[in-house]
Amino acid sequence: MSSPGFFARLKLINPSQSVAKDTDALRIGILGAANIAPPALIGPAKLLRSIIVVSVAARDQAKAKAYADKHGIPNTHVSYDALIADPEIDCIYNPLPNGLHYEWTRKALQAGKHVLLEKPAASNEEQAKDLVALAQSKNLVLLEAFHYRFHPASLRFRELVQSHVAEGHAIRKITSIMAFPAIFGKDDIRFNYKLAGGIVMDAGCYTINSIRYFSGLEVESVESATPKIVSENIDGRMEATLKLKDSGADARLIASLTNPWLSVQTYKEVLPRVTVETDTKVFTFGNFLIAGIYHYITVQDKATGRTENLPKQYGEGFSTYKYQLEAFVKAVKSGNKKDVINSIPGWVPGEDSIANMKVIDEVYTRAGMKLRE
Ligand SMILES: NC(=O)C1=CN([C@@H]2O[C@H](COP(=O)(O)OP(=O)(O)OC[C@H]3O[C@@H](n4cnc5c(N)ncnc54)[C@H](OP(=O)(O)O)[C@@H]3O)[C@@H](O)[C@H]2O)C=CC1
Ligand SMILES: O=C1OC[C@@H](O)[C@H](O)[C@H]1O
Repeated sequence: MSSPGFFARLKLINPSQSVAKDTDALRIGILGAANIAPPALIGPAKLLRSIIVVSVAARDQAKAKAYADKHGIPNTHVSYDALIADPEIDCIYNPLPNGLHYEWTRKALQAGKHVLLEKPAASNEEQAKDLVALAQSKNLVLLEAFHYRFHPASLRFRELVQSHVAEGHAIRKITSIMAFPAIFGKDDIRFNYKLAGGIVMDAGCYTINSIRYFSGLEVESVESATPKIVSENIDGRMEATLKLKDSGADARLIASLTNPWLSVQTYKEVLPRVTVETDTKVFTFGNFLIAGIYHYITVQDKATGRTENLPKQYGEGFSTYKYQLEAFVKAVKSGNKKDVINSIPGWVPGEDSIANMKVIDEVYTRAGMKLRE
């Protein structure tokens, strides 16, 4: 079966029509009229029979109503607390600013709701540990939304790298780049320390996660961290080098939301990508972040210099977010069963969220910056 073309794939991010819903479909509510919710949840939910977006709460109810009307959400709640307290709601999607992830996810878990939580999981490692422990103690699903991991192209890339490693080729170097120009204004949540902003929290959390996910290795130490400070305690760009455990492998990350427009640097860095180098090969995954729209995977043979461009893996043309939502629904429907969850390719276990936050904290510490609170 051939995959849908580029424009069909774009349309699948947020289709205009919804499929019919199962009578036992999960009922999910959104905290905040966030910009990310249409591509990350509302659109994908239209493609699945097993989940309905039933409500949104915003700090201003008129805003919630306008958002609900625009996106075909049947209900609104007067506050985040009211949404969480609603016994008709099974799951909460938390796309609030980073600094509110901990507080509201904690409240949702306390109220017995499963949570799909935007990245990064919390403001720091300590908070992530607390959330993971709480979810475990209540037998609830808590998924940090590293959507890129669930796409068939990501799974293929990981499998390529890992099977090469299993043949005895150790990873020497892995680089992850997610560096954009100033697409958000300086008042954006991403540049607000009180809301746990900063580039390592934003694009940086993906670079760290992708280094750990594709290499299958944990971080031993942060060797260097060079920030571009844009305001007090806020990094607009970060370059860091890491040492990976049990391998001696080096890792490098570049994260930015402040690259100059129209510069060579911007051109070189604008497509998020991961490169993994072993003794014999160099594997590259271009646009790993939103592979459903466009991506490439190449394998270079270091001895001959020959580069093979592998077939693209668009599957049925769905977005990374749709595969993520399917995984979340499966986990919740299983009753948070460990054997089911462990069998979901790309799943982000609680320990993974904690480990990622730990590296974020360590990058900030190495850069001489304050941890987020
Ligand atoms: N997975 C992905 O691909 C992406 C994930 N994200 C993550 O999603 C989260 C939200 O990002 P994004 O949708 O771009 O953000 P937005 O600014 O669009 O939305 C954040 C929401 O937070 C609410 N909010 C509550 N308190 C505050 C406050 N003090 N200041 C500002 N907003 C507040 C607002 O809700 P209200 O309507 O109640 O006013 C607002 O709608 C972040 O954690 C980010 O990292 C972002 C982009 C992509
Ligand atoms: O996917 C993303 O791309 C842009 C970022 O600023 C955003 O927060 C991130 O999640």
